[in-house]
Amino acid sequence: STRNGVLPPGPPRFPIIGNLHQLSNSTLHCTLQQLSRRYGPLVYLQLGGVPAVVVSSAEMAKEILKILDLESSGRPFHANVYKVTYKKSDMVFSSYGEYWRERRKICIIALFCTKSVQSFRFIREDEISILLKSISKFASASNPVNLSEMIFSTANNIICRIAFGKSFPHESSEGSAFYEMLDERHALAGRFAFANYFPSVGWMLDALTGLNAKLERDFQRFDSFHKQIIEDHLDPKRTKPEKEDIVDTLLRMQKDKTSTIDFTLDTIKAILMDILIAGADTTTSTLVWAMTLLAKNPTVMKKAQNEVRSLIGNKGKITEDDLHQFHYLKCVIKETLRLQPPAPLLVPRETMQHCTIDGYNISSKTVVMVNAWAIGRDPQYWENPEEFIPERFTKSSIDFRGQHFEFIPFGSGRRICPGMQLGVVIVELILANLLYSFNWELPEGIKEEDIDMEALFAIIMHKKNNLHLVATKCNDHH
Ligand code: HEM
Repeated sequence: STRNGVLPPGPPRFPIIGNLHQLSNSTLHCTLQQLSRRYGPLVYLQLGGVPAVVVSSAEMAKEILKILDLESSGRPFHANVYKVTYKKSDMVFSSYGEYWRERRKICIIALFCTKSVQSFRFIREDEISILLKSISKFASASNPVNLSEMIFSTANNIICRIAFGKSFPHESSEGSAFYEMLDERHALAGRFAFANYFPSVGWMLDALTGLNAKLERDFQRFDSFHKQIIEDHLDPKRTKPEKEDIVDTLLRMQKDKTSTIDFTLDTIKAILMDILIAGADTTTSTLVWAMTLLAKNPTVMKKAQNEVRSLIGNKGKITEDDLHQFHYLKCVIKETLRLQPPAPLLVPRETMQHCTIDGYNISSKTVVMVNAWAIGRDPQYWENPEEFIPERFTKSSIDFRGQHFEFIPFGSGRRICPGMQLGVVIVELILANLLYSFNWELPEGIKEEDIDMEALFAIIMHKKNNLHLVATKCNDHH
């Protein structure tokens, strides 16, 4: 190509720090969108000592995630998760290769394949009944419900029961330690780490700021949490539940030597940690944004409620058999994932060898960030992109399975989210039930436009402020 040897365009760089000063951590996806407006769909950034490119168009995303999928299937070093993943012994942050392939295969059998997803159905339906009961209590007292908290608990209960065979209710002492551990992990995921950008000396600075000590404590907490769970499962006196949980499955696979690779207890702990964080945070984020957008758009809320209510009538509750009929609800979820993808920059990738994109030179070990959030709001592909209009999906064949690069909330290619099916069924079932069972109103004195959309980004993008809505029981069918 005529551009041979040239780096992609990007903002001017300072010595040593390069472009680091331009990155605000809490809204990185917005900052990067602005850079792409100025410099184009492929932007080069020098992040301290680490080269990075930002991809912000469907065409470039296809180039990276499809044509150069293999070359860019690595994951960069990430100090914030390095310890807690037992030095990348997990799946999300694992380097590409035989180890990753084996872990992914094991998890697909244990959790992600259709058969396994279905086998945990009773847990989801059970936890949703509990959620609806607790909302009912608020509804009869007309107190606003903290939906962010309620949804997060339900998502965690579902994932924990699937993974560990038990949940950690907020009210218990075990539960408060559990949520404290998760809060600390969230805070640490978003912390600036010098080691990410200055591979040789950064860790010294992180020691000085106290970050390393915090990461060590976080690691110790997760380690003893998982150690206890594994010990409980290995106890011969434990009464086995009817349905094997993921810990049981992984321990069995380890014993049977199902896997050809080294599969230690640390690998199991790292995988459990992935499932917990990747499973509960993404589904919570999607559901909270969906309810926020619906509360801000009451006509859409009404239409989605009419759909579920007219199809379910007075059956009392929605089960997973009902979900396939809710076409409009599915569009609401797609539209939420377009505007507020839980992982707005996917999970960063890293090139494993030198490659050329659009004639530009990309060296080995370059971090690749795909701005799925910006692509989902690009007027080149979407009409009125900033507006919440689920109807745009009703007559369109665009879906999120990684083939339509203007809409990639689950990523695409080798590293595409393996939890898509599980995540979608959790989101659909909870949202359908919330809309079926209750009418949702704004707390007194609050107007639609007062509900803020402020986001907090740290790989996962949560709504920053909790969403409070008033639930009233829908009397049509109770
Ligand atoms: C709405 C729900 C979800 C969304 C939007 C989502 C999104 C994503 C994205 C964007 C990636 C990175 C893909 C890439 O690098 O190209 C990913 C990876 C991953 N997700 Fe999800 N996810 C969701 C639910 C789940 C659930 C429920 C689980 C597990 C219980 C899960 C487990 C994982 C794992 C293990 C990976 C790493 C795959 C790998 O690196 O090979 N996800 N997810």
